[in-house]
Amino acid sequence: MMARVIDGKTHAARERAELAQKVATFRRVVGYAPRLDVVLVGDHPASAVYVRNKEKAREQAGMEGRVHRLPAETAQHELAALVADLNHDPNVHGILVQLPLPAHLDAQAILEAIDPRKDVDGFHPENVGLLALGRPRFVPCTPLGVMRLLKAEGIATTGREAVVLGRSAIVGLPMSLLLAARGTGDATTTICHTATPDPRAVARRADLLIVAMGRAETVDADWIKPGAVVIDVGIHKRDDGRLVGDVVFESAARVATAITPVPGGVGPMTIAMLLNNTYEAARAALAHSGGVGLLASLSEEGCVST
Ligand SMILES: NC(=O)C1=CN([C@@H]2O[C@H](COP(=O)(O)OP(=O)(O)OC[C@H]3O[C@@H](n4cnc5c(N)ncnc54)[C@H](OP(=O)(O)O)[C@@H]3O)[C@@H](O)[C@H]2O)C=CC1
Ligand SMILES: Nc1nc(=O)c2c([nH]1)NC[C@@H]1CN(c3ccc(C(=O)N[C@@H](CCC(=O)O)C(=O)O)cc3)C=[N+]21
Ligand SMILES: [Mg+2]
Repeated sequence: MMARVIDGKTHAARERAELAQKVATFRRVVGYAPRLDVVLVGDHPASAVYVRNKEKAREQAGMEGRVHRLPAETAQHELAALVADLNHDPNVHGILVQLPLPAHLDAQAILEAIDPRKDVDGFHPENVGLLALGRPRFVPCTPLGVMRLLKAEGIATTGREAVVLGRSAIVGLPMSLLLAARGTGDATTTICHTATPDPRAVARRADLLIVAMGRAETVDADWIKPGAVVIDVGIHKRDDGRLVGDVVFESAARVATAITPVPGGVGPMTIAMLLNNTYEAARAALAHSGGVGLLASLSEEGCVST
């Protein structure tokens, strides 16, 4: 039996269509649209592709935004000055500084300089802390997209064994927090990393295996308990130009019950969640600036938080 292939592209398109409706209502009622500004430093080839995808999706959702393209040799203080400008611009609701940054820049310092109420990536320590405490504000887009995908597919996590391969701040760590969180994942959650002696043996315990190691086509059928659900977060361009994940898809699909493909799995959901977070940032900014009446009108028109 071959695994069911989870169609992230279709789920993401549905998410974005629902969001476009809410954005249209927001624009009509409030008089402007949510705005996401993206900062791209240098010319990392994959980043250029992702930023273009984000732009397309943002425009389709009817949202405002700019891409700020800075040369690779931009100095720390120049980047920090741009972030400060965006922090202070009331028309900007969401800020995303595309990673990785060139090596001479201190990425952590830049992420900490972003106003946490505009941090739609959810990477600021304040937002990480809120998530860890079970009081999430902005949740990192990739793990949030995975949770949405599981929900949309009717895949339950409560009381099940989840294993996350990877502990990065972008994917593995927030993914683990969500899976373990009371009322959210409620899964028994294990994290593997490079100090795990035998990650394959741990992975084989999983009912739900989330793979975010950044190692192309590494996880094959031997890592998977028969009947498990496999979510492949990895994305790599092979020498022949094909996009692949961290999972050997054909092999894994023979033992899993459900699996995400690359491309067309987690990636499109990441972008949809980024736009959702930006909408929520604009809504929260409105509430913060005393637009209570406008918020009530939005709610009456069905624009409730998701
Ligand atoms: N589809 C999407 O939307 C997104 C996809 N990605 C992709 O997901 C992948 C992971 O990204 P990211 O988290 O940023 O990557 P990182 O390289 O930052 O983190 C990789 C993690 O995997 C762990 N790891 C590496 N090798 C092994 C191994 N053999 N066994 C166990 N653990 C291992 C590392 O451990 P240690 O901590 O010990 O180093 C680290 O925690 C990449 O391919 C990336 O391109 C990323 C973001 C979004
Ligand atoms: N500040 C910041 N926030 C991020 O969220 C962030 C980042 N930096 N740096 C890089 C990673 C990676 N990431 C992806 C987003 C979309 C796809 C995506 O759209 N993937 C499509 C196809 C991509 C393609 O055609 O190459 C798919 O999987 O089907 C992939 C990866 C966000 N990241
Ligand atoms: Mg990365």
